Amino acid sequence: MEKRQDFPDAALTQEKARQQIRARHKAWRMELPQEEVQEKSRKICERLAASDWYHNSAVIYGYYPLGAEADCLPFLAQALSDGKTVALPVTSKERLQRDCGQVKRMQDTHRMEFYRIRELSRVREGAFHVMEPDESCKRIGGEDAVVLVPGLVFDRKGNRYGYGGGYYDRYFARFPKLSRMAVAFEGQIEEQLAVLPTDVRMHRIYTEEREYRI
Ligand SMILES: Nc1nc2c(c(=O)[nH]1)N(C=O)[C@@H](CNc1ccc(C(=O)N[C@@H](CCC(=O)O)C(=O)O)cc1)CN2
Ligand SMILES: Nc1ncnc2c1ncn2[C@@H]1O[C@H](COP(=O)(O)OP(=O)(O)OP(=O)(O)O)[C@@H](O)[C@H]1O
Repeated sequence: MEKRQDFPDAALTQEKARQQIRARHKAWRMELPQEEVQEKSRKICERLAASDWYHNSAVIYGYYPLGAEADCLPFLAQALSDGKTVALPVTSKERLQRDCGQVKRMQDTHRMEFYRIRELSRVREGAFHVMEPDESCKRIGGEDAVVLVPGLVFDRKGNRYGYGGGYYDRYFARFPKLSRMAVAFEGQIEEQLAVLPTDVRMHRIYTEEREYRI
């Protein structure tokens, strides 16, 4: 009898711990001065461009930074000028329903798709106040690509907590062969995070100080 109650309690405790860690990291990031965000981001962009995979990667899925997330836009601009295909995520429900059809499976309720963008100015505000590729941009996906992954906190094993929507975990479950490159500030790295069975690990983490190979 007691054993049965163990499980939901443990799950609840873990969920609370996740929420606390998320809250602490959101607060930490909000305190970062804008100049520090830009300086650290510049170093991260340089590291990404100097990485062993950059030269051989034709397709890069980035993200449009939100709040005090590491700003990867200078790197994406370089990728575009180097002739690479660049894409950004869309989570706006109406857009995805129009482009991909009605939601059929549970998995589709937190759906994310990537849209190719030819100039970084072709964006408009979408879901969660994130800038998304505008109507001139077409959906792509599933091919060989490197994905730059934003997040609130990561650990040295490549585990990640985002905003809690499960968008990236679901996307990586659909396309497990994509290269998963986390982009974060050093202050977003924790020693160890408790994970859910659905959490997908990163292959590398890029910070202003170093590259973590998992
Ligand atoms: N830059 C970026 N783009 C992204 C994500 C992300 O984490 N970062 N996503 C990852 O899944 C998807 C969008 N999902 C999101 C889900 C929830 C919130 C959210 O709760 N945001 C906070 C405020 C954020 C801030 O200003 O710092 C909020 O609305 O309270 C944001 C994005 C796709 N695009
Ligand atoms: N492949 C999946 N199929 C079904 N549910 C999933 C899948 N991946 C994640 N989830 C569920 O989504 C919810 C949110 O997941 P989680 O807390 O890991 O989000 P996150 O990684 O912080 O969010 P995001 O990727 O949007 O930044 C959890 O309840 C999780 O079980």
